[in-house]
Amino acid sequence: AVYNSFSTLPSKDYDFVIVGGGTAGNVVANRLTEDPKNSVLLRDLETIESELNLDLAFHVNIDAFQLDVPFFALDVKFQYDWNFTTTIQPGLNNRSTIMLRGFVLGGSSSVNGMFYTRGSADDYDRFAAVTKDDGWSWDNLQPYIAKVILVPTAYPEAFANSNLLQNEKWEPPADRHNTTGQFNPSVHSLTGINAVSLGGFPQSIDPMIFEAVDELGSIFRFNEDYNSGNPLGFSWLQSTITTEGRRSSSATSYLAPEFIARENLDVLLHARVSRVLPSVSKNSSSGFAFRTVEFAQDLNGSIYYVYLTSKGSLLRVEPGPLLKVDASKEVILSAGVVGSPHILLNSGIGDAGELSEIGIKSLVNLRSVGKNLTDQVSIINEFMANSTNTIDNISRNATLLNEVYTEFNKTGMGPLVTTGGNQISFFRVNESLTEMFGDPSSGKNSPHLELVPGNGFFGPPPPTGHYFQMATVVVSPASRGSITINSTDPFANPIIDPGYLTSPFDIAAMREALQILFRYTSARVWDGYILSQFGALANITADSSDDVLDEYIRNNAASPAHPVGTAAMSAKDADYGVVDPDLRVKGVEGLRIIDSSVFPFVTSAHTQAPTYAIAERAAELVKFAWM
Ligand SMILES: Cc1cc2nc3c(=O)[nH]c(=O)nc-3n(C[C@H](O)[C@H](O)[C@H](O)COP(=O)(O)OP(=O)(O)OC[C@H]3O[C@@H](n4cnc5c(N)ncnc54)[C@H](O)[C@@H]3O)c2cc1C
Repeated sequence: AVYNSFSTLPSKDYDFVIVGGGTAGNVVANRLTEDPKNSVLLRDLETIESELNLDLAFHVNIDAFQLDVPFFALDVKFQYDWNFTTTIQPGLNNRSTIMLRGFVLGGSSSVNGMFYTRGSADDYDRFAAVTKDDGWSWDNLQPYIAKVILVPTAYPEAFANSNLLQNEKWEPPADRHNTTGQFNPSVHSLTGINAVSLGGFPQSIDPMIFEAVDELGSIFRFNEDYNSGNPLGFSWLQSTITTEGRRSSSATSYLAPEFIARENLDVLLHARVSRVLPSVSKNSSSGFAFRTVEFAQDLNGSIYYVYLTSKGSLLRVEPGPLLKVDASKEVILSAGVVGSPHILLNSGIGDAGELSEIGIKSLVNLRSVGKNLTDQVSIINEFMANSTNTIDNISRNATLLNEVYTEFNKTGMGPLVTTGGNQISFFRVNESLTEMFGDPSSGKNSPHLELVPGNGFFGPPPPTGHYFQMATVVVSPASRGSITINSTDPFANPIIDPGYLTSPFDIAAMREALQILFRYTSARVWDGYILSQFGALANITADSSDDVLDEYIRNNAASPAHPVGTAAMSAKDADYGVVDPDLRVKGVEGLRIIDSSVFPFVTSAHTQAPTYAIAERAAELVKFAWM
């Protein structure tokens, strides 16, 4: 059941307390409560009601438009981390370098762009290599990847030879078009939790995208299914969108009504966790277990008591009491790439020197907490297009938007079931670059770069004109940032230094992405369609000097919101890392982390599918530990 306040929560003993009902947390809550013996308390920051408004796929664009924010921002509360835009990264001028996160049930899966990309087989094999745990390899993770998505009963014969456990939920696209040749059924599966489908509304540019690929050849090649472990080339995009054209988040799927109704699952909303509290342990090297969660029943932090003198002037302000809840077996932190390390640092788990400098008593000296923050970096490149059939029509015309919205509500179809583009593509940089800087990718079949076309302007379009856009993304970056704190107040904002473009490889790789963009848009099929480069893109060409390209890059670089790695897993005997390969916090008892913070490297793709897969395996590890 769902509770809005701790005071209404029934008094019972919980085996597990999960902090964060986001992408990973909901997977774990679902899987642990499959066993009626386990009782689980899942806590999160926001209301389930706001989640219910978020099931429209196209929502992302509409709300970005209405709210005038640089990235997908919906009618949920994001925490904007302004700190780092002012204190860090002075070389970057773009407001959208803000690192967005979804503070809502479903977490970032409730607010993300819904791209479903697993990354490459090499990505997971590198996880396995650095953790010395083959369980994280691509082959061994297949059952867990498959558990995430569902495949439609509409194509049973196509899936007859699927070599995966049938736990995925692949669904037909909203328009039920014939998808033969647009994906490889043998790498998907039929029965699972989270819906994934191909684009359910055709875009006028669809045929041109692949005509250009055929014409250009070489690195521009068709890849039937980028989720096969080998993502290089141009493919049809798969998204976490249902046949009804609705967002499939971890809240709508893993916490669907039949799961949230389980008697052994309690969900507490509006609970902001400040710390995990220690008790003595004889079984851990630090001498501590952390099975108590401290929290405030308020998104904004602790309740404050204001004391006034009899004359009404302010005497003092004191924080009110914080609440506590215990887990008899484990506390699982799933508060995401910022939240999980923030809670650890508040709790005295982190670099002992850095914590003592700000007056926090160090209980467990784990110097990697908050380090290794790895985000990708992206630029949206805009062109003017000779078309009247782009998404700009709906983005700027309220009457038309209402019409298609009505159509969507009636039929679950129409332009609102997609995010404005139906393809995705991945590339490696030229070898001269990896020879010069080293290769940050996970292997020869893994991309460094992603290019994503879109049939219209990204965000609010200019008042006139039609647009074609293509995002360029460095998906295997070498730059690293960090999450630190500078206050003993657990509700103070953490300091986020994403470190964008601090490695020379990343700038050079983005230059190369722009060169690939220029090559791609030079295909004959775009003659007469692409009219001109638009906005800042108009200032650069394929022949621009590195300095000119770098200025464009630094002025337009943005976060694609794929940060990972701040509580990274490492081998049991490694002297770095935050969690062991079973995702237990090193040196302590009773505390695990299950979310995107445990990735040791960013996967060479968008990060929700890998987060789901990791959470599925992690849930099994927890179950196994307490069998
Ligand atoms: C705007 C945006 C667009 C994106 N687009 C895509 C995309 O198209 N495709 C893709 O694959 N990936 C995308 N991503 C990334 C992907 O969604 C994330 O990598 C993934 O969802 C992270 O999952 P998580 O479980 O680690 O964290 P989250 O899903 O963010 O969950 C963390 C949860 O913890 C809660 N929480 C945090 N702190 C506390 C606290 N102190 N107390 C209690 N609760 C707390 C939050 O409310 C949240 O529910 C996008 C992300 C964003 C933000």
